[in-house]
Amino acid sequence: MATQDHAVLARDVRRRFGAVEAVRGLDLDVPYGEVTALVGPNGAGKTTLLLMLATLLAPDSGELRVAGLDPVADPLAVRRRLGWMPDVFGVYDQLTAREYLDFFATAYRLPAADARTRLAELLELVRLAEFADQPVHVLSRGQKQRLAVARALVHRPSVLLLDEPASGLDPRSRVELRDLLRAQAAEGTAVLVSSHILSELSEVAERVVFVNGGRTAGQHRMDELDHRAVWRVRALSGDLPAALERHGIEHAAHAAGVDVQVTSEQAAAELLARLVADGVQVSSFAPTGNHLESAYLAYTEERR
Ligand SMILES: Nc1ncnc2c1ncn2[C@@H]1O[C@H](COP(=O)(O)OP(=O)(O)OP(=O)(O)O)[C@@H](O)[C@H]1O
Repeated sequence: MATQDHAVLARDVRRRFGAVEAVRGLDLDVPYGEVTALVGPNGAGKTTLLLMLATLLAPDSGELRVAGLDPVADPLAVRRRLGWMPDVFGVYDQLTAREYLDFFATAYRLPAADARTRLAELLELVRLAEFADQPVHVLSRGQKQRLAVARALVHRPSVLLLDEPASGLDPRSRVELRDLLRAQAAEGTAVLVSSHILSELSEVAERVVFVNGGRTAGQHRMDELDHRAVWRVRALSGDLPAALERHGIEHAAHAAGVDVQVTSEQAAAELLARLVADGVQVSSFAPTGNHLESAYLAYTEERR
């Protein structure tokens, strides 16, 4: 059942384009006050899903709710509660940054006095105050992306959808975007963000939804993914495999070290203490890559 508790809810949603079944039975739950990452390979159906949530594309079947409302039956009410940042950012190049935001404030029917303060607040928030009266075409890609975020926030939406917002951003701009999204979530907004930049997502998102072949492959809290972590151990002395063997720890040795599966950071810390107590000269002990990346690869394995 759809409830107000779910900022976004999808149940068995389907959408085809001619012969292509872009979305074929997708489920999704997005709570308020958190950042949820939508992750999947190219063509998985992420943009199609986001377009349906943003009221821009109708599903063939299934149930969708945004802020408790049906985007098909009640698109205008959904749009009032929804901030949308598409992957392709069309700007009206001749407008200044302030005029651009003002255009959207008017479209969302913000009263003039409120719009003035809101625009100043947003330009400050996305660090574009000094560019407020510059035409949009002089802005860099990162600045345009930030303007797009400001545009999505003009009407103080309770649900924010962003399609690949970090693409083309330099590392500093990505960190700023991450902080901005976290701040929105901290204020109670539901943030759903699709991205391929997994290392960024694992720092910004509390939850992850894996999509593959138009279906939901898994929905997890990020801290649950830690349980799947593989840690790599390197030791100066040669008794590491024997020590792991003694403690009944499954392991795989290769040139870069010995990989062990641990269930939590706590378990990793305990294993390290035992190895050191056993006299193993551990020179490095760390999770391999990114746990989101490992989970992503596992969920999308069937495609390879
Ligand atoms: N308007 C359309 N007409 C025909 N096919 C489409 C259309 N939109 C999407 N598709 C197809 O639907 C599938 C899902 O596409 P979608 O853009 O939703 O994937 P995605 O997960 O967002 O991919 P990416 O990460 O590459 O952006 C793809 O096979 C795509 O070619």
